[in-house]
Amino acid sequence: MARISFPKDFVWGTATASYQIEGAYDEDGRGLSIWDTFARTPGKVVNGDTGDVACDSYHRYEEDIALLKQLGVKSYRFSIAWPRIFPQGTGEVNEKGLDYYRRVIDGLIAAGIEPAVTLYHWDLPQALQDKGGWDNRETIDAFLAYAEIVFKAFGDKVKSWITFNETWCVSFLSNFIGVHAPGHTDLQLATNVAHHCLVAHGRAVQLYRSLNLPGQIGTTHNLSWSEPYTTRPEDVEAARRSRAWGNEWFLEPTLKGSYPQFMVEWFRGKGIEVPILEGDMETIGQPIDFIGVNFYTGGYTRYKKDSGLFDSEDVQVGFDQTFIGWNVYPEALYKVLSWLHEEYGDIPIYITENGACTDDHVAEDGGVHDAQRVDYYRKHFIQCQRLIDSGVPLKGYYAWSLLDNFEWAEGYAKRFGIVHTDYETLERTPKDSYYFIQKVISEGGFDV
Ligand SMILES: OC[C@H]1NNC[C@@H](O)[C@@H]1O
Repeated sequence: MARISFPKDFVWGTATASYQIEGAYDEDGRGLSIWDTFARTPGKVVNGDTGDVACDSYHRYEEDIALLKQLGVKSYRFSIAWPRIFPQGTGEVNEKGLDYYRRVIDGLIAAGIEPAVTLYHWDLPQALQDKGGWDNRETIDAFLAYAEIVFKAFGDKVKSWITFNETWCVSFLSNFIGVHAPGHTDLQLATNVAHHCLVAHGRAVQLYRSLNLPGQIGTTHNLSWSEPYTTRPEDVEAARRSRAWGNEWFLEPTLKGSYPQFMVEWFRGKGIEVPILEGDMETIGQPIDFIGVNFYTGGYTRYKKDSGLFDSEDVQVGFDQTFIGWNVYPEALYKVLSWLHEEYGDIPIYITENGACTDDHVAEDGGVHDAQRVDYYRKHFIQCQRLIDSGVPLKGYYAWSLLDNFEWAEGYAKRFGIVHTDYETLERTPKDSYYFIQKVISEGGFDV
């Protein structure tokens, strides 16, 4: 029997996001976000679901904190909704919005749980989108004004800040592939959005440093792992391009202050240019205290002429898949974080999201027996220990998600929570995966 064990100071947590759990979309002065608009657009979200109510965490946050305390986590990652702070994106601050997050932060600290705050987890104020959104460089200044208000309001109590969640999703998934808000399908626009979000990240880091606050700041990118299906050079290169779109395109500017040249050339060949202004790359490459990595899946990619953006296609080989159709490939977590460490050095890494979508329901005995999710976590925890043992500076792990919640274009049809949410009664029911993680945390590991 082998033992998987974690350092005593390893930070265990869970993660959520404002639009996905809060509800109260029009309460206490909250302004509309692009997701309120997008979810109301027919055909964009499964079953026409919206975040109007979600998990009602705006009113039930104390229940959530009690679940976190019982779980035994050291930290809770959640996001602040910009439209609660600036309903119109800029201008007058909504004090009731600040009051809500003050209640959440104070409640977490009283429960002995460190708040880790994401500034931007996709709910851009609609009023800013009406002026071009992230394609408009002026949105960067609006973001800085928002960041300054929340840094000053909570910077003495919140010691971990994440500027953006998954800039690839904010830019390419939402403005080129188009399945997330605001739903554009324009590659140059998406490239502009990606760049402006990266500049906004760097400016927020500079602002945070200037305020001399007692905490750490980083950002979170969603990394995946596309491996070449064969050793043929064309497959190797196709997989490299596919991987780089999500990985190097964001990590290299953030951690080295430059875009990966081979990808700049590839996009230039398609008539796409990055709207870099003087000083942008130095701003983006501001030193940060940690890098957050969201990881879910990986797979194989091969060359296919004139297919997609990168003359590539994914190859569906014999992976088990979760209910959302993503491969279960735990070793890819080891591979991608080992690569990140080799490529970018000893920057501390937090897995800021990892988890599985399974088709859950409350059983006759009142429990939720999500065996596939328990198995997913078990296998990914084993990779976390491999990483730590191999010298990768993996400092913590946040399970996505605490609660079943609004899964964007999939609405409530897809569940990632370790706690089941009944969307009629809003009752929370811990799943078997919750009790598995609770045990791992309390015992510092598990036997395999
Ligand atoms: O798809 C699962 C999660 N992925 N990362 C961003 C989160 O908001 C999603 O719910």
